[in-house]
Amino acid sequence: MSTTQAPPLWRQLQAAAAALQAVRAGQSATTALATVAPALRPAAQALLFHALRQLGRAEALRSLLAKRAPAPPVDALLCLALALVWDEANAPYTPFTLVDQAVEAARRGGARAQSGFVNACLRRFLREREALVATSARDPVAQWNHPRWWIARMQRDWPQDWQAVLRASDHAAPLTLRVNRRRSTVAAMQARLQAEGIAAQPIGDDGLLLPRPRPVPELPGYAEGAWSVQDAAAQLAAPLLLQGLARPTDRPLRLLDACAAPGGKTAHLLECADAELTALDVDPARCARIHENLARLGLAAEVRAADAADVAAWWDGRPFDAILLDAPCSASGIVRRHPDVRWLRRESDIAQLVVQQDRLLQALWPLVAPGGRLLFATCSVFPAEGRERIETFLAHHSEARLLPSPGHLIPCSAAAAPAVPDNRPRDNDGFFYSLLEKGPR
Ligand SMILES: C[S@@+](CC[C@H](N)C(=O)[O-])C[C@H]1O[C@@H](n2cnc3c(N)ncnc32)[C@H](O)[C@@H]1O
Repeated sequence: MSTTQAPPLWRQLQAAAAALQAVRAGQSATTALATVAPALRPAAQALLFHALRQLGRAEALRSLLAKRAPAPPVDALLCLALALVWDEANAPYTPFTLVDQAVEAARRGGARAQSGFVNACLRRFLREREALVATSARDPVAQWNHPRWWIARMQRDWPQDWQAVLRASDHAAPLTLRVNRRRSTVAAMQARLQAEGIAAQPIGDDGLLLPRPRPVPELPGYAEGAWSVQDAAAQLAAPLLLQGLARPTDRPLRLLDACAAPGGKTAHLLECADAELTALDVDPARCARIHENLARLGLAAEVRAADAADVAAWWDGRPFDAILLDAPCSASGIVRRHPDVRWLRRESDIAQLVVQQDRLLQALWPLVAPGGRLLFATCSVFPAEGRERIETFLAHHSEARLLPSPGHLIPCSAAAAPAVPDNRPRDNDGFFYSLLEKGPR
């Protein structure tokens, strides 16, 4: 995690603890890390992500060591240190180094007056590690590192798989690239990586999985648009929507990506098909990211900032041959990459998101041409944001037909066949896909 030029560990710990405090106060990790000095940011992110994946355990240990929570900056530093040190087999530093540097971080920062307290707690933890870890394990939040409501929901929704899914969430995701078909091929890109000593395995139609993640700027071809970073499950969207879709002979194919930012799936659609594509997103700042990504990849779309469900505000009245609705959701399927999500979400958010998902489905379905398709997608592992939405929709739309679809892609599930080709360990994010076809007029 550290190199000879890296800032001292105590400074990295200070930055990560400040970011952890911000996440605990409701900020996203991305926003919290944006305030960290660029030189410190990669190291602070690595420490923060490790801590967020072990936060349930760390908080349980802290409450065993100190019944009353100390002030938020001290508590964040203490929890960060406990998250990093508690599991010796997977700790990024030796216990001595970690405790020494955490105390130094307290001494040199805002928690100066509390450095003795931090020292006492951490040294007691090292002395009584076994007993404290065993006691903390009685708390499911400590054992599974997810909020109680989330664990209960997973147990109810996935009685066979919940443990495997929660366990997988505590590991960093592999780095998966999507090769830009218009600029390269999977084989050529694999060879290019190989030439630089970087192992990569083909996955799905366009993917390359790097078992040992690398910083993206270190990989060849990014700036020239040879590839994008995209999980294997997310790479299923474009082929699902396009394969077998009837192509008009007298005009270009008309596609809508209704919730498009930052443009990962928009770009994949355009890499796979010559089409006139409208990319919408309600967030103008995120629309800028679509523009950047398309420019880098050498692709073009009409990008508009609009509420996709407010059809009157943006639609020109011409039906679409195919619509991708990658709806806003809990993001419960991508917690490996965004370990803050599980701690930021509230159970009540799900009900609100479901309302949004239904509203978007209802508004966009009339825009599908007869014989055309709509692919409904969410990066969620909760059936409320997947299967249940489509069941409700189909119950009210007799002209809609469900085409063969992956449904819920549950990471590390014990189901018989992997949904992503060449992905036996199911090392993919959690996703949901349902492909609907509209009957002819
Ligand atoms: C799951 S993300 C989309 C990811 C994107 N499809 C990709 O592959 O890069 C969902 C997006 O929906 C947008 N969104 C939420 N509500 C929307 C609405 N009513 N209309 C259009 N976009 C919306 C959010 O701003 C967010 O960027």
